[in-house]
Amino acid sequence: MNVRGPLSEVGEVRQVSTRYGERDLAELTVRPDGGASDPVTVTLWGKWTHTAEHAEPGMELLVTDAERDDYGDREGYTTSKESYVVLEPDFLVDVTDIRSWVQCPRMYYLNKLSGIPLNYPVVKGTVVHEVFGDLLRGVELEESIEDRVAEAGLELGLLGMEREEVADEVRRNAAAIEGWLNQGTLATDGDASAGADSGSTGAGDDASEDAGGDTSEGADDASNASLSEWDGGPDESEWRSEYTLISPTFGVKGRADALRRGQPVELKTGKNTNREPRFQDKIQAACYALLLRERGVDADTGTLLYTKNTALDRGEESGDLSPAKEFSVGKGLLEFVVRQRNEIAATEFDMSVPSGYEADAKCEYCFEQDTCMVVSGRLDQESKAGQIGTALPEEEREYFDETYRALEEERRETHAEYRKLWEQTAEERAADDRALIDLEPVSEEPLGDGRWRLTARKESDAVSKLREGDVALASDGDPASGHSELGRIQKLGDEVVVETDEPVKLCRLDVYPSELSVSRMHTAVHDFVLKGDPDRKDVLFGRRDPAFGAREADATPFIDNNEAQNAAVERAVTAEDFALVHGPPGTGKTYTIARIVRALVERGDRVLLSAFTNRAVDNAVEALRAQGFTDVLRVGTETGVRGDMQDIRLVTRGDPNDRAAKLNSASVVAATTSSCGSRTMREQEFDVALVDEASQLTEPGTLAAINLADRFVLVGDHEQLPPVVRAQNRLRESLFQRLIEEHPDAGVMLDRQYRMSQRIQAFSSREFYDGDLRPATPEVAGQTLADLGVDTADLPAELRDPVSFVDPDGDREGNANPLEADRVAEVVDGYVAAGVDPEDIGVIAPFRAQVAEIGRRTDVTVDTVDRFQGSSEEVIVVSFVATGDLDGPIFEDTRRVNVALTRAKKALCLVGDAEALASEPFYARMLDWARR
Ligand SMILES: Nc1ncnc2c1ncn2[C@@H]1O[C@H](COP(=O)(O)OP(=O)(O)OP(=O)(O)O)[C@@H](O)[C@H]1O
Repeated sequence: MNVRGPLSEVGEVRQVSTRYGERDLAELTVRPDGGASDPVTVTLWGKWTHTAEHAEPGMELLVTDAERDDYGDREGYTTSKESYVVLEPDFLVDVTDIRSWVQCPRMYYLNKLSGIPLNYPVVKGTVVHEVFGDLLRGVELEESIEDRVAEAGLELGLLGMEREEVADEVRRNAAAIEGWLNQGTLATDGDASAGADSGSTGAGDDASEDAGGDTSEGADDASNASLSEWDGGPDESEWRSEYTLISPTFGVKGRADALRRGQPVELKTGKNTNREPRFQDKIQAACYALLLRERGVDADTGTLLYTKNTALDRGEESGDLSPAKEFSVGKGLLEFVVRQRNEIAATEFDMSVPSGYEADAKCEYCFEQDTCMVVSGRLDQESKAGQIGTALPEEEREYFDETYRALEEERRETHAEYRKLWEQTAEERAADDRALIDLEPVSEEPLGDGRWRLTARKESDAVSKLREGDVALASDGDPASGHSELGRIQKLGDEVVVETDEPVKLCRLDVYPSELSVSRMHTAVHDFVLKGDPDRKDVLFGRRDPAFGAREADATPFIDNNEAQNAAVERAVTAEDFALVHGPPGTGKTYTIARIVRALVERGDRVLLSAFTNRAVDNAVEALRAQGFTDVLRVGTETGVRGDMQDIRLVTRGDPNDRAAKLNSASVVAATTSSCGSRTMREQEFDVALVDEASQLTEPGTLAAINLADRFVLVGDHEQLPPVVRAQNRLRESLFQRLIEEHPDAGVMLDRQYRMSQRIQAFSSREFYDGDLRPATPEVAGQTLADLGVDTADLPAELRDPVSFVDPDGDREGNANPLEADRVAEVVDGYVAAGVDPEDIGVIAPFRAQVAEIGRRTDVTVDTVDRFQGSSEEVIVVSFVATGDLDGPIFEDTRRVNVALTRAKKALCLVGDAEALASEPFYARMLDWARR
């Protein structure tokens, strides 16, 4: 049986005499069932005591296949031969992290803090991996090389590489893969039967000892078996490329390069002339074997394919030049893998910046040596490699530590999202908007390039968070233990289309959580605090005030019909550090941004134009175009960038020099803040970074963009949507908000709005902007539905005022209110019957369930507030859902209500339960205003 629960006590490791000789044991006290049951003693034997040494009270412990071990009056358990001991199983460690940890624990966290920079070995490695996948999918070698090298065009160009030299090198690497595939098995039989070589590290000795004898025997068996069964030529059905695996039991996740007959195969673009695979590579393959075993696949052999081996000349190099090295995966090795994983989980338990320690590694051969020394120097950590630079001042160190913790808390929330894949039933996940279930598979068609196009039919009103262009998990119905594939959603209507590497029956589509954003935030913080410009840090750490230059008094204004906008452009252009533009709804933020960008470029600055969402980036570019400025390069994916902006999109594929020149020479580059954290963008430098929607970005999210520039301008409104984060911590406050509170003088508030009638804007202006927000012109103030040709007399009586309130008498059921939905549909019909174009009406509801409920009753646009941010409609209807009281948040935060109410230009109708709304002062005031 499995024993699992939080640890309340962890005993010391001690030796006892048994009939097998002296053995180590440690006694731990666990409270099963999440701490709800009586404590039990769990005895960990032998090498599992290693995990006991890393365990602490409060950590979660799982012992699989534990045996009852009652003694005295205490209930107890003990590890058995089959047992695994897992610390903090909910913490999902990535396989590549286990690999680097085994190589050197400092490597693990250096990668985590500083990210993987753009360098040739990494890019080449990616290309070779892609070619490998193509070959497995039956693509012809030369075709694949040409295609994949072209695909990496931009990165190669930025590295100064020529297409042909890369193609040649990839070709040499691919020869190893192809030769091996054609041969169908190991280069020479019996290769893997040799015993452990001398190359293993200190840490490795532990495992070689563990895996002991069966390394050689097992591998021998495996290679013989494959030789005798092999009938010549690769059988594609025995292969599959890129396999995503998550293990709920061991707390490990990863993506195997390939499986051959169910056995993991890992590709390494380096050389290895030893007979045995490198130890850390073995660990990686063993991790996948562990994950496969959990899925019931008897993975007992790992294969490492060292593609550089065939490129080496026998004269030059001595040793074993065969590229493929097989080894047997015994229980001892798997246990070792789990113990290493436990070390990582234990280190990360308190979410403090880990210091790591060097394994028995040779620092002078390490690629990370420079980073290692710098990080050690800045964080004042001991390092065998040495330290460079001075330690961070205390406040910076504190900031670094606190942000690290906040990001790790966010990571835990992401892990909780992964867990829902197996903890929630299909129905629960669907109700949570995280999956589309009960899809009816229609077809699986091969695309020319070896990939697959899956099509299914969807019940028309099923909703979810999934959107076209997202990467999602397509599965046969069970994403955790059934067959699932990661793929990109091409179409999401009544017909669902997903493209994947391998075919799968498309019965269910799940949101697939990603840690990418957490990883990029870590790197942004690292780049800012550890590597950032000291002058920038003086300002952001409050050691000096931001400075501004002056413009000549008689200079022509940038904008002549709006003083605040003009002041904002001036502030941005004269800023020596940063400027802030506070733009309430409809105040011409986008218009002002375009003017700022133009003014900066005219002055000779190179500008990064960024925003949280693709939509805002596209809108800003559109505004620039409207002002006659077209010299913009849009960086983003084909699905992310709007159709009419594709002509200025940076195509990353193509000739390296050409691609790099295009990016390097652009005077305005427009990209989301998330792409600013990409390998290629991290290499770019700008004079000014202008970030829109800055109030929706976490501080590290903003840093990703502003790290790339000498100065920055943030545009946002902290009275609208806050940053989207799962954890309740400092990430919820944007850098925009912090700076506008610390340095109000660095900001300008745009106070004239071009959107809403006077009557509609009144509440928002009073509640959120101290009454300072006003209509920009009398026309804006006095607009009504009559301007659209609607005769107010044709409207139902309750909708005649530009702001109206309707109480439908429904009941909240979960996150929906069907009766209220009926009433919302009637209200919409009322406007339409009076002559309002349905295209001009938008409905906003707080929950997706209510959005779906209303969507079934009307054809106009219905969505949540978040989806409406940045847009507006002539008529807005808001559904509040809640009845009786306001227990359980509706719009969570009054700032969301601000966004909802300020989407309307000429008419606004609030639909909700008056009694519930009146129970809270804010909503009560809203009600008074609406019912006036
Ligand atoms: N100075 C100006 N003179 C004339 N029209 C303007 C001016 N500034 C903004 N506008 C107009 O006002 C409208 C709203 O401007 P814009 O789209 O820039 O607003 P925004 O603040 O970005 O809106 P949101 O709240 O959605 O972010 C646009 O039609 C724009 O052309």
